Amino acid sequence: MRTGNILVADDDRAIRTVLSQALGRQGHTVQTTGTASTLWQWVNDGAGDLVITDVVMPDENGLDLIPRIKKLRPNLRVIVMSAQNTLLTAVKATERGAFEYLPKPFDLRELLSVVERALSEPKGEAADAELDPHLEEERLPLIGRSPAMQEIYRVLARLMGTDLTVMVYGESGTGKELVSRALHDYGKRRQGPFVAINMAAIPRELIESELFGHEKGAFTGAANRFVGRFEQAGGGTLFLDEIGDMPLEAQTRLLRVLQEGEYTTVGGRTPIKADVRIVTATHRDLRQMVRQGLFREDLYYRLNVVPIRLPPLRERSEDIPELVRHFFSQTQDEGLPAKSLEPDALEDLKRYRWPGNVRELENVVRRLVALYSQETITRDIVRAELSDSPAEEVNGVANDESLGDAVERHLREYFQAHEDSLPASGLYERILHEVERPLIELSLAATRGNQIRAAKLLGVNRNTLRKKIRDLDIQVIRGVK
Ligand SMILES: Nc1ncnc2c1ncn2[C@@H]1O[C@H](COP(=O)(O)OP(=O)(O)OP(=O)(O)O)[C@@H](O)[C@H]1O
Repeated sequence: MRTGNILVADDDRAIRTVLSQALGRQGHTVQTTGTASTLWQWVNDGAGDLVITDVVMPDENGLDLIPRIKKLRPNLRVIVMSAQNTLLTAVKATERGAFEYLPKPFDLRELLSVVERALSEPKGEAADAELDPHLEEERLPLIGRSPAMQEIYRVLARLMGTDLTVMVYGESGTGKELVSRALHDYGKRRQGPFVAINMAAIPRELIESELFGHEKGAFTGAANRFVGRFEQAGGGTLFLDEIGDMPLEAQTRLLRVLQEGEYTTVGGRTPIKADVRIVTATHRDLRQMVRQGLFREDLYYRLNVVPIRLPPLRERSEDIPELVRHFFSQTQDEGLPAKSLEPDALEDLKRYRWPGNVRELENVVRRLVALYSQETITRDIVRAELSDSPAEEVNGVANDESLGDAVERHLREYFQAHEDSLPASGLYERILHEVERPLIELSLAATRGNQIRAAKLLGVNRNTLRKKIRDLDIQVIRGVK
């Protein structure tokens, strides 16, 4: 392990102490300060092999210091820690040339491993930080500072300078399109177009011509040449929404385009170079679709280069107050009256399950603004509105569906997808495994990973359970519910 002299700037004395002790134990020498000016002085004097800095300090913002540090000492790496956990802070830190960005509170082990990387990874040519002057004034595109959202901001910031293919997962209404747009808007193709196409909304037989375009007369009804979405998105980002709904034939064609980097229009002969960054989104479990033969495995790996999972709103209910404020201020900008919520009304919103996620919350807020004249919305009003929300539906499937119905529905889709042919043999075992896996995983989760209790719950012998866990390659996480 490489050790070095580390400069730490944070106005919080407790953080300075913790870092000083932890880094000291690893053999580093540590200089700490509570101000940006002292940090700058040290850097100026040539001290330090690495900088760890906070963002908000009494005299100057740590982010503003980074370009100056980079200019003076391009090889001095800077790690930014911040309690201002927004997408903008993460993007700005990365854009200004920070080596890594860590939202506070941070995990000490993670910080130590970042320090280790910062000191040992070879230093390439330090790229000039390319500043986007619009970044300052812009409104935040993504709201929420829960740990889950902060992790997403961190990933987004890291992806900013790349053209990597990204797949965004998440239930309906969790913000998949918004995240895909942010990837484009803050990415290096931001000057190019962002073109979105929803696979579920286009008739199967038109998907290929919609994606790749068609020549005049290519098929009945093709009266003119049509420019496909790949061409429209040239130099920019192509967002393929609901990728799980793409028919198998179109999947094969898309895979070929991704492999070869070029495509032809329907009815055309001349290959056209594909110049798009692909971002896809789905609310389906694509891995399961691959296992079921409904999605091509090779395409899945091509598209799933960087997966981003957006958590459902019920797993980040701490974001709800900020989201509500955001939607209130949006409606106000549209000329509607200002509103606020009583604290216990907000508590009810935080406890609700939000099967339709942020979209459903946005709709509820809009209804509250439009339908009620009082400025302060009470708990009774919120309760009445929530009870009017449509029966709980997740991903369009009614919750009263029985297990048997669900299995039948999946099997019907499965057989239909194979049209005139039959699925591969061994269907009985495959289907039973599909059911066994969630049954065992959820039983283990319910017993916090205790295999004796899980075996009892399931009514099977302990050795049988152990064998199943091994055969199905299930990860047992103890103590997590
Ligand atoms: N973090 C967020 N901050 C602010 N608004 C959000 C956030 N997440 C989602 N929204 C809003 O919620 C609505 C739904 O978001 P979006 O369309 O991106 O979801 P989606 O996951 O793509 O949904 P679907 O799968 O149904 O297409 C949009 O109006 C979007 O602006």
